Amino acid sequence: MSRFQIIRHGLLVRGRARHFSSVSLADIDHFRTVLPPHAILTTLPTVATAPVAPAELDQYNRDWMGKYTGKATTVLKPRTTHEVSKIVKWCNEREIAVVPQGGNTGLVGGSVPLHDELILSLASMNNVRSFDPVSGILIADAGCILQSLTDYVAPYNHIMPIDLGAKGSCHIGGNVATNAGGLRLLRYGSLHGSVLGLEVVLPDGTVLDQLTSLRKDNTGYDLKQLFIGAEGTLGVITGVSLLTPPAPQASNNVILALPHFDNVQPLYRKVKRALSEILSAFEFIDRAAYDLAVKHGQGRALNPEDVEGAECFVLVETSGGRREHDEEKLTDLLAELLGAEKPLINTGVLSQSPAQFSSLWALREGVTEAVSKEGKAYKYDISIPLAHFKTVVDSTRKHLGVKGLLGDHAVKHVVGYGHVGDGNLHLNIVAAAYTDEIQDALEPFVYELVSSYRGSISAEHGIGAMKTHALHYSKDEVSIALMRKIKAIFDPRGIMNPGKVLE
Ligand SMILES: O=C(O)CC[C@@H](O)C(=O)O
Ligand SMILES: [Zn+2]
Repeated sequence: MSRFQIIRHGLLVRGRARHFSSVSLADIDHFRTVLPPHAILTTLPTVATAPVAPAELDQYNRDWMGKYTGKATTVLKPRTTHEVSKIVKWCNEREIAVVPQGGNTGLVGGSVPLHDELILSLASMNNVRSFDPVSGILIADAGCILQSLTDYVAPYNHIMPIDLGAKGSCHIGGNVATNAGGLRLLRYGSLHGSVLGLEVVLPDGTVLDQLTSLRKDNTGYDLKQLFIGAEGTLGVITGVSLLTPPAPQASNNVILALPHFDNVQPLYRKVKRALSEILSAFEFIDRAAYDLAVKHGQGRALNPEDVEGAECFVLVETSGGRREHDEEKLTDLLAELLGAEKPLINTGVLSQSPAQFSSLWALREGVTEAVSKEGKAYKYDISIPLAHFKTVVDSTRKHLGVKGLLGDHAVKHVVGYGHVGDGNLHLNIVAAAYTDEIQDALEPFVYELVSSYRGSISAEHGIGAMKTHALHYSKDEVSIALMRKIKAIFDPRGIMNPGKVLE
């Protein structure tokens, strides 16, 4: 087996360590016995189905950021677990590599092929299988869009335990496969806790049916946990059972402008103490990220005089059971913050209506969108102690300056935002283009910095294709060796999403 490296889109990407079979006309003939013609998109010239133009596969081959592009000739869209099983079994026998794909909204190149792997889109598996309004347990196909599940449970007064900027397109199966974190983690915890059961098609086509809806099940190894965050490298998640929490009766939010980053920590302590059980989010946006969000029309900008001199912003959300009680707590907190002898904040803007509530959230949720409108983003999603958030952003900016890479034609902005409550910083370097020069300046610089704080190189976005070579910054040799053994047990032929998570 040879290991080689390839250059794609100006970025060095480690290539697969073995050769897989390409999808052939005979394979397409076989898939036609499993799927109806419209569920097979192929650029191969088949007799029975007119080939699609290569451009029609772009949305499947290219990731959301336009950073990773594969060369898949074929996309299959099964509607049932049985169909997934038949397809995967065939691919395993033929040694065709398979990339399971949900909404393709990932940020680490995990959901697109690196070469000509077959893309297995779960988009047509989008039915809710059951919902129990008493327990709040939802069982859904993996291809259900997060927003549609949110809408589905809303009339029952439930919410999804996860919320992301990409909710309008991401799939619940992809959320689980990548162990997506998002904006509600502070309150509802990670998917390792909310997911009660999974249905997974293993690489040999076997269906692992663990789609239970038990809160408690202490019967040995909890196998489903292995697939949560495996990024499709161990099998294809086809069904998800998860616990949805009751909808809060009242939600409020406030955006606070802070004169100094150093105030974030004491503010967080104060907010936690004052709001206690109703605090549901504490999100951070630095000044550069805020300015980009405003520039690209994300949410409602605060009054310019109110944000003068603000170094960063914090968005606080409360979710509780009684509106008057929650509002009283929040307004008391604001009065205390603004009335303090040495105020931690310059100003606070409290939402007064559902529209304002959404608009304040848009300032935070819209940063990713704003960054993508501004240029090409190098994204680092790191866990480090909150005290070092600013140092990491500042050191990266300084380092790029020393390398002579700051300026409109190279790196335009270095911004930081994220989930303070979870110790998760999103460091985005926004450039005019993806270039090897910028890439080389950033790596291993950022990973070494993170490692110096004993942080994680991926807090919530996963490893994908982007960070396989950097896994050792966050996992020791023993852990990586065990991960390889687990991969070999589930997927001895290595067909499942090769080149992702593990090199
Ligand atoms: O785009 C990013 O880097 C972060 C995306 C997402 O995790 C967020 O928290 O907004
Ligand atoms: Zn995030």
